[in-house]
Amino acid sequence: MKITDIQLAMLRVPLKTPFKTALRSVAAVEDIIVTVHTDTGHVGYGEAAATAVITGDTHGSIAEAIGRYIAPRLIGQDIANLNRNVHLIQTALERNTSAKAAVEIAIYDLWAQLYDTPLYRMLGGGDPVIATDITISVDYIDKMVADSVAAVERGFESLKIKVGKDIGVDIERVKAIHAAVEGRALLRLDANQGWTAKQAVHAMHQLEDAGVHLELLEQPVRARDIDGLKYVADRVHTPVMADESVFGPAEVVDLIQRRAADIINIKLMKTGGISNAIRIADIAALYEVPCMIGCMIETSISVAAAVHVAVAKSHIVTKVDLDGPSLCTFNPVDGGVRFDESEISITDAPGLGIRGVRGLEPMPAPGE
Ligand SMILES: C[C@H](N)C(=O)N[C@H](CCC(=O)O)C(=O)O
Ligand SMILES: [Mg+2]
Repeated sequence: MKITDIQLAMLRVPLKTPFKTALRSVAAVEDIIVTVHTDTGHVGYGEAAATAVITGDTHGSIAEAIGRYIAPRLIGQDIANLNRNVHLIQTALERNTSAKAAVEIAIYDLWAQLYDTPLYRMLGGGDPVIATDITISVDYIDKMVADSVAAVERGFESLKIKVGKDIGVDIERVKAIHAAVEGRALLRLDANQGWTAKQAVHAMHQLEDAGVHLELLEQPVRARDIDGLKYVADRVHTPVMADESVFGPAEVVDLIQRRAADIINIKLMKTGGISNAIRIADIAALYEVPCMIGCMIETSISVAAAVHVAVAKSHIVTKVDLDGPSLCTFNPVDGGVRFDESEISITDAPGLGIRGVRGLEPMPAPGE
């Protein structure tokens, strides 16, 4: 099975409600979809999210990275040579992790299709049903409480509460949500870099002293502030999770050795795809540090790949934040992974199981 063509398209899917964090507000998925075509007629699917405030990736940079740097290296390559193809993608240019992720996902999809096997089995197997949390966007307290209660009524047993806007209001936000859903859902906080280290310790002590049990605190401080992350992790009982502070395996090793976080959030858009996500999970397993697998604002194309990784690495990926498809107004994918509110299940279809994607707007290759 040889690669004959790589095409890009834009996919727009409105969200059910605006997604709001300390870093940004967004009303729709606007992602670049990659299709990798082969001489056998098999097609592999990938997706790149342009989360400029986290990865630095934009629509323009993704199209340029794939069209000018990555795709020319892959045309003519044999899908059977997975490691070689991954190496060609990862060494095509620096950074540009979302572009690399999209192409890698499509290559892994085809590699598993070649062996007529679902991807998670090619990655080591596992139980093909997992449960995700759902994000509660940062907003007025009453709105966040209503959204949290509604999510619990939809069957979500874990809520990821966005904070990081205003420390005083954030504490009240969490207390109010805790009072409304106590005993019915676990609460995770994600400050998306919005606090200082001292503010984070203050907020967590206030919440811990008030009896608010939290499963974890995600990325309280600026991404580069590893000392700040460690300052918080050393002083609060709630486990601290690194998100924006860690992209690749080398950063994970550094973070773990410095004991700057208790949990690692793996996202394919940060790692540059599946190969480094697996590497990070294996490193974390070596040090017995649990991981979450998360997503950006993505549809059931790239999130499907994350689901396959989560299932195959469930011994160390113990937490799942793959709610992107649940936030969308519709699922543009035919086939693929099934997203049914909190329950996510993989079928027996080969690869990612994607038969087609509706609503793609073809994009010209850079330079055309
Ligand atoms: C969508 C997911 N639950 C989530 O919260 N991801 C964010 C970043 C998403 C974005 O801004 O696109 C996170 O974990 O920080
Ligand atoms: Mg996060």
